[in-house]
Amino acid sequence: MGQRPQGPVVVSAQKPGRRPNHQARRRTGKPAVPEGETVPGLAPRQAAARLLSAVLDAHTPLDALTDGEHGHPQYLALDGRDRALVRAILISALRFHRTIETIIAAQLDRPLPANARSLAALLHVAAAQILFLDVPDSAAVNIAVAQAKADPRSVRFAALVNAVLRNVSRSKETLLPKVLEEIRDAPDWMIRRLEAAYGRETARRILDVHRSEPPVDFSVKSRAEYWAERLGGRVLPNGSVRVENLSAPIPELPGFAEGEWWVQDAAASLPPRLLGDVSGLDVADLCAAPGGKTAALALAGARVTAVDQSGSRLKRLKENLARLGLAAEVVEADILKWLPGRRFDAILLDAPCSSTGTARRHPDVLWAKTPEDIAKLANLQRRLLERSLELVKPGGTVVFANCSLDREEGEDLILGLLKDRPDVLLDPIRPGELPGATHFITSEGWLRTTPEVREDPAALSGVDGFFAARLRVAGR
Ligand SMILES: C[S@@+](CC[C@H](N)C(=O)[O-])C[C@H]1O[C@@H](n2cnc3c(N)ncnc32)[C@H](O)[C@@H]1O
Repeated sequence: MGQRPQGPVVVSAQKPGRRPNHQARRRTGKPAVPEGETVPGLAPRQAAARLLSAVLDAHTPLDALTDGEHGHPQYLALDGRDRALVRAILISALRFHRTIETIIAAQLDRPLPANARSLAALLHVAAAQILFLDVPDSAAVNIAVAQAKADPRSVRFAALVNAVLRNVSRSKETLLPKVLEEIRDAPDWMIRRLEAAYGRETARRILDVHRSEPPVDFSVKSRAEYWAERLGGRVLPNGSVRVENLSAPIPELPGFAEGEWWVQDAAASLPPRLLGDVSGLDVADLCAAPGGKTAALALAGARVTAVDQSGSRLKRLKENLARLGLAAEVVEADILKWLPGRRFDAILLDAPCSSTGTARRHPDVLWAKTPEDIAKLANLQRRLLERSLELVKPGGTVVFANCSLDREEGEDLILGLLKDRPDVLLDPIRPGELPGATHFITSEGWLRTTPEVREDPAALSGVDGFFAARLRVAGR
């Protein structure tokens, strides 16, 4: 995987919309393309603009909006091909949000009115297609004009939409490379925090990687070399298999139906290993769904109790375990209220977080999260961690992990806990304990992974951002 921006995403080209019907507009004074009228390719663009606003303005996660069962009605009304197009548009629109915003702004004499949110979303969706997707520019422009005309809030801007997008198309070869070089695709507050945590250069490399399409990593039950060959990938230093370009959708790949592997970023495979040899141990996997870490613990021979408060996510956990032929006791409960009536030999707490470490896959997290969200999540993580420390047996280990790149949810949270709770001890992770991940173990003895690409083939690289620390309660 390179650090260059993602190349054009290939999606099936949509037919251009009808030419704008200016006659009709003049005669009736109504939009030339009334809402509901069919223009080929219009419905997915309308859905994409609506969902983009929901992410940016209502801070709704993209996965929730595009959930096949509970997603946004405008998305659910589309067929599979159009849904794929909407997702492709939104991934690019969010991954390159700042870049696109900057390029659109460069075509305008003055900023759009602050309340013209649907117009802004419409332009953004069209520019994402022009700049980053394999949709003919003329089709993207024509459909956007039709979209403006079909929306009473944007109809008076139809000519502007046309002019701006034609200029965006023209600027592709000149302005785009310059903006990609100068602009970081993240909100200012997040850039500042990444720079404070990792330094300017590393923060920049992290943000550059966020612009690229991530590979898919697999945790395999056994025979990593064999599965690497079958899946068209390679074995990573930690034993995961990495595939850069999938040959088929996940459920159609060899080994899926047989339960030989599960999809899990290589960094996410590390926290369960910090519990050491768990064979025969009574291990609680807290915040377990959809079960990637439960599977690793069960495969390593632990008697796992998997707890999560989300019934729908636990359904996926159960399906995953059944496919893999692995077993765990599954409990639907809020961990803060859960009373299991016993203590565990070891606990893994993979706490809910801002997920900024997964921004390559989920670029919406960069724009849907705020500093206030991070503070709230850190507060929840602290409470979940304190509860986990109550649920472990004397001398037992608690591994705290999450997929955030933010110190407030990782390093600072652990430092704060150790300061306030002298009875809690850090059990430092030793260099060499995790094959291929020694460079991710800090001098403090915790695990901090970041997504930059490294040249050293023996070093795990291009992984999600993760934090993990191993703790014990003293005197218990
Ligand atoms: C990062 S995800 C867990 C991923 C999972 N460990 C894996 O490897 O597949 C966080 C999970 O925490 C759960 N969660 C959040 N707050 C919780 C609470 N108070 N009690 C139980 N589960 C909670 C969410 O439902 C979500 O499934």
